[in-house]
Amino acid sequence: MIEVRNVTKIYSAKGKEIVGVKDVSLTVQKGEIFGIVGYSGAGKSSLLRCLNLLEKPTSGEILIDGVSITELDKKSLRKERLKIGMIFQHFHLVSAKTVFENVAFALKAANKSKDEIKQKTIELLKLVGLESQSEQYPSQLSGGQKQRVGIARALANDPKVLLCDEATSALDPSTTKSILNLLKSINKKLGITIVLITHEMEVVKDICHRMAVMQDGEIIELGNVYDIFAHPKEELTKTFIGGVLQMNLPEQLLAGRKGVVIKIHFKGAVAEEAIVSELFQNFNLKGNILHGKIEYIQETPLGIFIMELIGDASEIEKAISYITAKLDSLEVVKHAA
Ligand SMILES: Nc1ncnc2c1ncn2[C@@H]1O[C@H](COP(=O)(O)OP(=O)(O)OP(=O)(O)O)[C@@H](O)[C@H]1O
Repeated sequence: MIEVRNVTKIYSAKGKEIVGVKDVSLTVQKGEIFGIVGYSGAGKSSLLRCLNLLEKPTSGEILIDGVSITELDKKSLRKERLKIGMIFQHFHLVSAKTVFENVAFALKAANKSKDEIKQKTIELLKLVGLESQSEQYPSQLSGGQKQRVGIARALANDPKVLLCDEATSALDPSTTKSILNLLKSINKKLGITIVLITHEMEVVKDICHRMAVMQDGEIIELGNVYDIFAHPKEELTKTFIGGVLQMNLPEQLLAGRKGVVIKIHFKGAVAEEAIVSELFQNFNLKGNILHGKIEYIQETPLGIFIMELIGDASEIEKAISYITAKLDSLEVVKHAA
């Protein structure tokens, strides 16, 4: 659906060159929700804005549905751009226009008849749950409602792709949830491909199928969201995930431990099995559970347990081999003192 081939974006500012995006290649599949996460300055906005040529890449190619948009003349690009909707952190609504007019305006730009515009605008406002606010002005709306208008407007020309630029960063947690649910249902109902950028891993965890982590203009990790949460490879990814799953114990809790402290991840259905109790039945060990939780990522459970195993070194070793054979992720956090 979207193919990014070796895209680099270099800005020139005050005679200096600043690299926004550095040789990025990725493919976003049709119908998926793809998240790009990274700290401020990582290059997320630059990359997202290259996808609809709001920023022209310095080099590289972008294909949408097989069409190389980096090659198009202005007129063809305008037509192709209708396939790509975009929503923004600060909504970008026209304050002098009503909710209805803000959405209808996007349709006028596509040369539709008056009746078509009216019918389509009502349909879009229904889709985002704002039918009864159609005559209000942006200043009379909450942040979440403003973003709903932004979403309706972005969907006006039946785009195949929706780009979301920090779409929930200005919203409180419960409004964020409701907007994410709306994006999820739009993705399911309309089959629209969504690419979102965010600095909040929680957003990626909640709605994305696949994700990329950006740092210094480059993609440093890319894959299925569940797999990355279960086995992050890069330190930065681990930091992002740690902030959401709280998987690390405070040092002072570890300091006084006499046994071996292990951290295990249970993936999928295994997360629901009673592995921990099996462990104490099968081995002559005592143990303390220091931390445990099950997170659901894309409705699939991911269990995280941190335990202290106390007993003979050989028995602990056997227990660790037993768990390793059953699960694919075990980390020894601290050996016996
Ligand atoms: N118009 C511009 N002119 C010059 N430099 C720019 C411009 N836009 C972005 N940059 C620089 O490019 C780099 C990447 O910025 P970008 O905004 O893409 O990152 P980001 O990950 O989206 O961060 P943020 O969330 O803060 O926007 C930064 O060093 C930034 O200063």
